[in-house]
Amino acid sequence: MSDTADVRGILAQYRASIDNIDAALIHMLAERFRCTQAVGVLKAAHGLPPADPAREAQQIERLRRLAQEAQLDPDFAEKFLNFVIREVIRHHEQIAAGNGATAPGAEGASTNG
Ligand SMILES: O=C(O)C(=O)C[C@]1(C(=O)O)C=C[C@@H](O)C=C1
Repeated sequence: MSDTADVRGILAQYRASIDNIDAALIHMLAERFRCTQAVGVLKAAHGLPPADPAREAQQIERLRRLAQEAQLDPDFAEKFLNFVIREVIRHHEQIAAGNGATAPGAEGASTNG
């Protein structure tokens, strides 16, 4: 087999793993947003604020530590968590305003937490 064919085979194997990991990430994010959807409904029903900065500070500290242990850039981990949480808070605000999706997928192409 030529060098080029070897390289293409190795690349295809890596890409198969990348595709599996990306699929797992999507499924995990979907489960997370399903859970935060319920949290948003609970918070709105009891007049709790959408954001909880103290909780976020704990999550960031924990995820930065986990990232370090896993040899992942802690700044990236923090940015990623903040990105997800900002979206969750946006959904919480929509729920509190009475415009929240009540069923997974009810927001169409958007996430549903
Ligand atoms: O734990 C909560 O209170 C949530 O609403 C969930 C969550 C999160 O996505 O992890 C989102 C918003 C809060 O500011 C903190 C955490």
